[in-house]
Amino acid sequence: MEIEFQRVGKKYDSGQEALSQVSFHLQQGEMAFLTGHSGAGKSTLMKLMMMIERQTSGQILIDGVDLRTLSRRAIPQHRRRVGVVFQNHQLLLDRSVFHNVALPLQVSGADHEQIAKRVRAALDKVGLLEKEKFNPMALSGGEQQRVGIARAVVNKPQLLLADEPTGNLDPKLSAEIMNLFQEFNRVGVTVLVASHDLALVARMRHRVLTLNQGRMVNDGGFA
Ligand SMILES: Nc1ncnc2c1ncn2[C@@H]1O[C@H](COP(=O)(O)OP(=O)(O)OP(=O)(O)O)[C@@H](O)[C@H]1O
Repeated sequence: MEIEFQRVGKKYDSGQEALSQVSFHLQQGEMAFLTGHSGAGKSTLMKLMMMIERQTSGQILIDGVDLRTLSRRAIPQHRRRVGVVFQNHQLLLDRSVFHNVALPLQVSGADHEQIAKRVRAALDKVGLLEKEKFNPMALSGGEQQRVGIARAVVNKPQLLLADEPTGNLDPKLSAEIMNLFQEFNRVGVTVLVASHDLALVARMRHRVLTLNQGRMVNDGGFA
C-alpha cells in the first residue's frame, strides 16, 4: 500500500491541534519509523490512516485514492487492508490465543476451515503455533505482543501500523518484535512503527519520520 499525506492537519473538537501541515510519502513496500515526544501526534497520524479520525485539512491518498472520496461502505474494506498492533495489545482474556487471532476473520465472514488455516499460518509466523490453546494470561508479555501481531496480520494486510509495540518489553524482546515487522516488510507489506525508543529505531536502519508538536520536523534521515 502506498500512502501520501499532503499538508494534513487535524484539530480535535477540543480545539487541540494534533497535526499541522504534515506531508510525507510512504512507498509501496517501504518500512519506516515514526518518532516524537509524547503528544507529538503519532497516534493521531495512525488513526487518520485507519480512518478512525478524519483530517480537518489537507489530503490523504492511499494508493492514489483520496480517503475523503471513499463511500461509507468502502471504509470497512479499507480497514481490512490495514493491520494494527498496539502497545497494550488488547487481547480478549476470556478466549484462547487461537480465537483472539481468529477475530478479524470471523468479522469478515470466512469459513471455519479457512479460519483455522489462516490463524495457524499467522501463529506460525510469530513462533506461537504450539500455544494456540493457551489463554493469553498464561503467556509472557513478549508472547502476548506476538499474539497481537498475529491478529494484525491474519487478514494479510497491505499496511501494518504499530503504535509503541515494544513499550513494555525489554530490549531483547523489543528487537525480536522489530525483526518480525521487518520480516513482514520483506514480503512486501508497507510498515510504519511509532516508537519512543530512539536507540532501537537507530539500530534498525530504516527511514525515520519525526513529529514535534504536530509538525513533521525530520523525514528521511536515520535517528
Ligand atoms: N480524541 C482526542 N481529543 C482531543 N485531543 C486529543 C485526542 N486524541 C489526542 N489528542 C491530543 O492531540 C495531541 C496528539 O496526541 P497523540 O495521541 O496523537 O500523540 P502521540 O504522539 O501519539 O503521544 P503518545 O506518545 O503519548 O501516545 C495531544 O495533545 C493529545 O492530547
